[in-house]
Amino acid sequence: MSVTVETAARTAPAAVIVGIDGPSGTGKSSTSKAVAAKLGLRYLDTGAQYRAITWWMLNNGIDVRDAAAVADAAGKPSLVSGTDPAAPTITVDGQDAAGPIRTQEVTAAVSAVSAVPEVRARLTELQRGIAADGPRGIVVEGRDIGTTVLPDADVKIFLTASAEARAARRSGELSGKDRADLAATQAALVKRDAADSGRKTSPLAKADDAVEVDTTELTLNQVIECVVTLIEEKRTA
Ligand SMILES: Nc1ncnc2c1ncn2[C@@H]1O[C@H](COP(=O)(O)OP(=O)(O)OP(=O)(O)O)[C@@H](O)[C@H]1O
Ligand SMILES: Nc1ccn([C@@H]2O[C@H](COP(=O)(O)O)[C@@H](O)[C@H]2O)c(=O)n1
Repeated sequence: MSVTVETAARTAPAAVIVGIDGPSGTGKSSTSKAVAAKLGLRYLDTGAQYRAITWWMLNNGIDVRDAAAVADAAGKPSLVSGTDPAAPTITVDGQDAAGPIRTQEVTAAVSAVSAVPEVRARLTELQRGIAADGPRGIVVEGRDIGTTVLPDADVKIFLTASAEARAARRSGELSGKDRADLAATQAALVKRDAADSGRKTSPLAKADDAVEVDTTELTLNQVIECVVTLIEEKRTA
């Protein structure tokens, strides 16, 4: 019996930790979910957590431009992320926040909230706990996963794409009046990236040991295959 247990322990694939970073609209969420589902890994959307804490601040009358007020409130909301790639979830104080965190109001405010060190410290600790809590490994996507949250990740990917391609992808998700407003979509993306790259604490950045994948000319399936191959290579190395 003990021989069987030892054999199983030796042959079980080690949990793999994957960090996927990049600017807005490069395909992090779509790629990360699909890769996690294909490889039987968990999935964590850290952007959803920053959006969720921003939503809570807005709902509770906190001025998101007042960094001291945001810092004081950073520990108050209870955030829970579900990590099934087929159905990721996010709740704030027990309330489903998946829909409300995607509004324009939250998108416009999130960079100010995510620049506050106390917010980042809280969410980084939460993210590390989730990544460590499970046998199967995980794909974690965000802006600072490779540099700060999981610097020892087994595989680090940094997705990029031209601003034009990213705006076109985002506009494809919209309809009616919004769809026509490609230039405004692009300007908003570029503005958010500049704020995320320019903050002092764990800015959006490529880790030195991350593999950069320019997705401008790639289909989503090509990007998914590319990332799966990089992970499989690492697993068999
Ligand atoms: N390689 C690709 N080719 C065409 N469309 C793509 C590609 N990758 C992603 N998309 C589409 O672009 C849109 C944005 O993708 P996604 O939400 O995955 O990006 P993201 O990097 O997670 O963005 P954000 O950081 O703003 O959350 C989605 O509609 C997605 O289907
Ligand atoms: N690791 C991360 C992830 C996200 N952010 C901030 O959240 C915003 C929303 O992220 P999306 O991926 O949902 O677009 C993003 O613009 C950042 O301000 C972060 O700081 N760190």
